[in-house]
Amino acid sequence: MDWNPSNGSFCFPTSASEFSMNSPKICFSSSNGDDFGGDDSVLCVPGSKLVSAGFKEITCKDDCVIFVNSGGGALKGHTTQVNIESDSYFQGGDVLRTEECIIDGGDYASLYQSARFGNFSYRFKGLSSGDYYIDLHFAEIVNTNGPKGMRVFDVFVQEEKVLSELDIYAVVGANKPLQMVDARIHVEEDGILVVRFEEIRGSPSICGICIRRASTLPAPKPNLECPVCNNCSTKIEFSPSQRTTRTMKPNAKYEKKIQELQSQCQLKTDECYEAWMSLTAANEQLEKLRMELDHKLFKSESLVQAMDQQTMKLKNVCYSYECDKKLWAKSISDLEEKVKIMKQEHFQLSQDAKRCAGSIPDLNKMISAVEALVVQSEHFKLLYNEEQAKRKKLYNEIQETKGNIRVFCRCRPLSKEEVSSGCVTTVDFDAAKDGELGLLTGGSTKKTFKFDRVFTPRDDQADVFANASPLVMSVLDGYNVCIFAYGQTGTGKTFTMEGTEKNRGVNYRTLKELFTVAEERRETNSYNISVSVLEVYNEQIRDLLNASPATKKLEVRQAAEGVHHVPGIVEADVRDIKEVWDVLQAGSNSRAVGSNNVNEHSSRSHCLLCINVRAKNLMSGECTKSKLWLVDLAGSERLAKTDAQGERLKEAQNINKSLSALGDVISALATKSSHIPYRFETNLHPFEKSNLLLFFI
Ligand SMILES: Nc1ncnc2c1ncn2[C@@H]1O[C@H](COP(=O)(O)OP(=O)(O)OP(=O)(O)O)[C@@H](O)[C@H]1O
Repeated sequence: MDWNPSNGSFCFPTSASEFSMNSPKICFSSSNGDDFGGDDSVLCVPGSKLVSAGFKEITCKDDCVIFVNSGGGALKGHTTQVNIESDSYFQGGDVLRTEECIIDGGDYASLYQSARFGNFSYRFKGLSSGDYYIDLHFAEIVNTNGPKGMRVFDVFVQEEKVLSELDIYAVVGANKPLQMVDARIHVEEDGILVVRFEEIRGSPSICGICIRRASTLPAPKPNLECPVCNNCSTKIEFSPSQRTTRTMKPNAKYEKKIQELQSQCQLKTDECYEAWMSLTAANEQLEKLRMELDHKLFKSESLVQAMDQQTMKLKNVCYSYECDKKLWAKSISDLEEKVKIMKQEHFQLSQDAKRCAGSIPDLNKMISAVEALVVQSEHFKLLYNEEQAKRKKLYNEIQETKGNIRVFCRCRPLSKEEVSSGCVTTVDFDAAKDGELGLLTGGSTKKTFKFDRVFTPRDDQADVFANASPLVMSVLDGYNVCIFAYGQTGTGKTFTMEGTEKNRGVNYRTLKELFTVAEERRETNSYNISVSVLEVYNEQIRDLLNASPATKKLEVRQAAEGVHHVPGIVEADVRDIKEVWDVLQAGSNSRAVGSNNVNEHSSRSHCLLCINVRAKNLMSGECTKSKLWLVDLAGSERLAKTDAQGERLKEAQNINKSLSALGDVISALATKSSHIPYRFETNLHPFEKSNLLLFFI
């Protein structure tokens, strides 16, 4: 290691190998001459140096050509010898500034508080051709907390590398100046000098560039006469005075002295080398230790982080544990409460069980008694069914005894019109109670008629129905029943069968009675009741419950002897009397009505209400099917009396024809003829094998 008194710098080999290599000298220096341990391998130009101190005017006198403050403004020196220009000549890059104090910043500390960084270069023009020195000023003002290697770059001057892999922070740390001085370069005839920065890692940065004119003397050549270090072949420099002394012809005395000095120097050099080697080894050891320490630090930081995470997790677990604990505590207390209640219930149940166990003998007795009762009830049920069947049989026998065909006569009161026109009644009701009706003919002669019952004008609808209702029971027992209203026009057939809303007739009352009895027998029987309403008009059958007129002609079909049905007819299921009334109204409204000179609203058709009853005895399982026909016949007017013509005449003829056929059937039934002419040419034959009740009106 040599001391250079002209610029106060130390020159020494950067590695052990350089002690033996004949390589260019690479120098470090500090402004105060102190040695510092930076990495010198970055210097590429012989004679250039790294200086870990700020710029001092004394080092740059009248030879300065251009000095730019990169990223900053112009700076005035103390002695005004140096004029530092504001940032110019650059191409690209950005500006960096800091307010941080630059330690050991020299005469222009603010020079190092600004920098140009990024992708940039400097292009100086108009320089006269020749040799120059270039000084580059650096400071790490961004990467203040390390680590090394964040900003590494090369610097080229005239495309010749002057700095290789420079890491400012690695050399001097943050906010400290670093100079590369005395790089000798050449400017061609074009007068252009280019300084280029090339990134390796991070962005290059520069604080200032100083171009100084080099002396016209050629660059110092290696002095072949310089003594060479025996160990590393490094040439040893001498000061001019020393050189003068060296050139003098030494006399013998001095030669001896010189030899002694040289041997001492050699000894010192050897010592120096050994010291350097041990220093290098110590440095390597230190570096290893530092790396280990870094590694340990990194590990400890990782451990701290892991510990923090574990602590966090533990906290969460603790929190959820606390929540769960509360929840469980509540659940446990609830359960305890429930267990307490259950224990009480259990105790209660045990008590009950004990009592029950005590009453088991009584219970067994009761079970035996119940079983006996069940057997008895089965027996009674059997007896009841037998009795029921007998009762039904007897009841219907009574009805038959009364006559399978019963004829009642009802006389209506004279209407207001009849009274006002002077009409008087010619009927004698004296023997009405005995079923006899007397007709006064020719004033004195009295003709008597015998009926099953005669209803006088004073008898109301309820009286009439009272005689029909027993037959209703027969329908529910599975017998067919047929009730006709027969008589001349205007005599009260429709009134008797349909009645009015306030004074309802046989139809409505019969159905009401049916539902009442069915409800009374609910425990033992189930009934399904449906209703059809037909009209026979001019020998045509019309279904009065079918809103849309039938496309096919409806006809009476004989299913068996005395059993008839009309295929395709609507059978409306009715569940209560309200539904029945709606059905009856619908049928009544659809009926063909005309007027003749006897009755203003004369029914011009036979109206047949058929009630189908399907019964099931719930105890015996016996099922029956029966029908109740309620028929309001068309008026049997005498053609001459009604003065009918045209359509009316045809209607009347049809009505009379069918009534006459009906008369034949009734007559055959009454005389118990072997042949009953059910199949006749008219469509009026609803009374199958049934009890028959006629109202002659
Ligand atoms: N018992 C009665 N009490 C009071 N008014 C009655 C009675 N019977 C019938 N009438 C009345 O006599 C008139 C004719 O009765 P209804 O229309 O029932 O006769 P009809 O025999 O059905 O006639 P048609 O054969 O022409 O249809 C009606 O106004 C009716 O209210």
